[in-house]
Amino acid sequence: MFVLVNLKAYPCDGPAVARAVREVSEESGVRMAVAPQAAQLETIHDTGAETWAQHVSPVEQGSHTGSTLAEAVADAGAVGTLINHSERRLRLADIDGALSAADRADLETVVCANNPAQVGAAAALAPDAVAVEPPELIGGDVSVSTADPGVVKDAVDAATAVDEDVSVFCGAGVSTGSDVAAAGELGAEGVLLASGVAKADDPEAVLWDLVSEI
Ligand SMILES: O=C[C@H](O)COP(=O)(O)O
Repeated sequence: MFVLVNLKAYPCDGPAVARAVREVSEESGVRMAVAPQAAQLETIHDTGAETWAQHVSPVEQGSHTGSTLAEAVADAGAVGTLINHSERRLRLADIDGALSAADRADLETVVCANNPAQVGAAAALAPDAVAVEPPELIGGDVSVSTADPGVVKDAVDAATAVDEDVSVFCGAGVSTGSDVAAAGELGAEGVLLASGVAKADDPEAVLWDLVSEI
């Protein structure tokens, strides 16, 4: 199970969360990573936590002002990137372009999708993983693995039907160890979460709970 913590643009102490992620990951043996704001990638990488980008642009080096260049993200220490997050949607051709950019920079990729049909389409582009996240559950208190277990199972079936090598993650409302365990029982190989950690009074306690039933 891979626990990927997206800090989005929350006003949290990113380096403190990253240090806790590194510690919990090292002591539990569970793979965990942090996806901070692009401007904080190097700072987060310096904590020793596995660091991911929230987005890369579908561009090559050149005249692309305001872009998030995959090579720059990798130089800052990221080893992977989200693509097409629900809050950073891309057109199909741009998802494909962002995957090519990530591939050039040797970044692992997780393409986000709203539902199983989108998961199947995303899997056809051969990312490392696809994350299913029903938008209406994002930022809520109820985990996707509890509120809508069928969507996770259907996402696993949809991805497997297209490409068995594409892992399926799930996200939205995940904040406890039992949420993570339920996701695993449904076939997910990772969870993508944000508010449960970034808005917590004690992020480290939440991180320990997240890995408690793996
Ligand atoms: O990237 C994370 C997902 O959008 C889930 O966010 P959430 O854990 O706040 O529901």
